[in-house]
Amino acid sequence: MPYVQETLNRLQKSSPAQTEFYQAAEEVLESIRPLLESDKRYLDANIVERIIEPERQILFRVTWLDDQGKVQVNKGYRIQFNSALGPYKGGLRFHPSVNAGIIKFLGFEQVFKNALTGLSIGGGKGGSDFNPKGRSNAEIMRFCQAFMSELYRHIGATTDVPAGDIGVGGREVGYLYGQYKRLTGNYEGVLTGKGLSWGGSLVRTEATGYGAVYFAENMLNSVSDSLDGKTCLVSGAGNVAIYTIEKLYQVGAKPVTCSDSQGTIYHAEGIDLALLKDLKEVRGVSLEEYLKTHASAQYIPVADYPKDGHAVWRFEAQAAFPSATQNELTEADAKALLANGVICVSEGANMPSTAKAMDLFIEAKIAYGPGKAANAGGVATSQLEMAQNASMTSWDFEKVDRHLQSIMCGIFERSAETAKEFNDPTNLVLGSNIAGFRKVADAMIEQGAV
Ligand SMILES: NC(=O)C1=CN([C@@H]2O[C@H](COP(=O)(O)OP(=O)(O)OC[C@H]3O[C@@H](n4cnc5c(N)ncnc54)[C@H](O)[C@@H]3O)[C@@H](O)[C@H]2O)C=CC1
Ligand SMILES: O=C(O)CCC(=O)C(=O)O
Repeated sequence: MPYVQETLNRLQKSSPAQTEFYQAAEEVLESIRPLLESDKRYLDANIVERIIEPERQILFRVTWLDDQGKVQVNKGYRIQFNSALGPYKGGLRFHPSVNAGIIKFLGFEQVFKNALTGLSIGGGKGGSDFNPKGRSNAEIMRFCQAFMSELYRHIGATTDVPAGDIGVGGREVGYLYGQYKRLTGNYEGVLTGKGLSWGGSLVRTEATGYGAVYFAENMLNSVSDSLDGKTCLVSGAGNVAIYTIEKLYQVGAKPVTCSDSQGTIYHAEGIDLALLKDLKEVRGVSLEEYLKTHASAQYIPVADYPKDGHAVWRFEAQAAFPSATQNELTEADAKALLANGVICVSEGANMPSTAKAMDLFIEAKIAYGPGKAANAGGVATSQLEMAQNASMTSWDFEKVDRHLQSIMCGIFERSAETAKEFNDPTNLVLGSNIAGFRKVADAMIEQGAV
């Protein structure tokens, strides 16, 4: 269909140098070909051209004072991508690699992910090129306050509800919320991932990692298998990785790796979760410190990674959980995983596999859960937080966890049924992209040319 290529060409002209966004857009556009061919309403209403264009992109300057009293400047972003299904919803990322293309790809993914949850949430994303590494607590607070001093005018409990992502956890959400409240006087559910005593929901911290494991269990159960007794590779050492590892132990699996931006740990006996939490959630130090407690573990610094990929994917295992960042799993990594016995990949991170790695997983017909399906547990639990805020109640852990499990099961079933409908039953990339697209597109058609 020339339409897909023409759309991509136009995109590259109108939004230059946004590599990750082209990658995400191409994947979705290729997947929805069979839908566009079978149902002409989407082309007639020009949905493809509308859905790849954000409704609004906000770019702002963030000026703040460091501990030496020096004025620092960063870029701030919020992309309000699509509100056909509900208020814009999606996290904020603080990382030096952030640019307009990264935020746009994340916002684009978020639109389909949020649709897949079956909940009434639109898609958005934001962040900054601010690097929190090495910054004091006071600097983090001043940065968050400066960031919110601009962002507050664009968000609200029923318009746009940000949350965390890389570099933004409970502490940052607290500082952002405090500043929003100071500026507006409103005590409302304008952010999710809040502290439990001021509107947060139980399970939100664990939700993305737990959800990625629930999604893997759904995929494996559908072929009469499970994670019980399986050796698993996990990348990352942040929020998603830690709670993926926690849930893997709870379902009887053995996670043997984790990684940060400086290196990878391999521990054949299983990752010491209490130690990992202490290193990363409490002390914020390098993973290399893991060796001080477990001399038998292996630490591979980035300098020793294979030239064509990542050390974390080069060990024997049956399941893999990419949980750090985009494009962290290359074609060569995918080949190594398949050769080493991996039959299940569940993506906790957003777009962690390159396009060629994805193709290999699809061709191999393994249980492959793409990020927009497998990591939707985080945003889904954010919506549960919004529901609790709106009704001024709070649910216990079991109730939120039950909802999360049922939402992940629903996402799996929706993606698998759609894949079957389009005659490619094991292809959850196709299934999730079409199911997400169709839900948003139908709402857009019903709402007219807006
Ligand atoms: N936190 C959430 O609820 C959700 C997060 N995600 C995705 O999960 C992934 C991880 O996010 P979080 O765990 O929340 O962040 P985090 O900030 O808690 O941890 C990020 C981890 O990834 C590693 N990392 C980040 N950039 C890296 C790079 N360029 N190279 C190597 N390692 C790198 C960090 O060292 C850290 O271990 C991201 O792709 C994020 O978009 C997806 C859905 C929801
Ligand atoms: O909880 C949220 O609203 C955002 C989660 C997120 O950023 C993501 O799903 O990538």
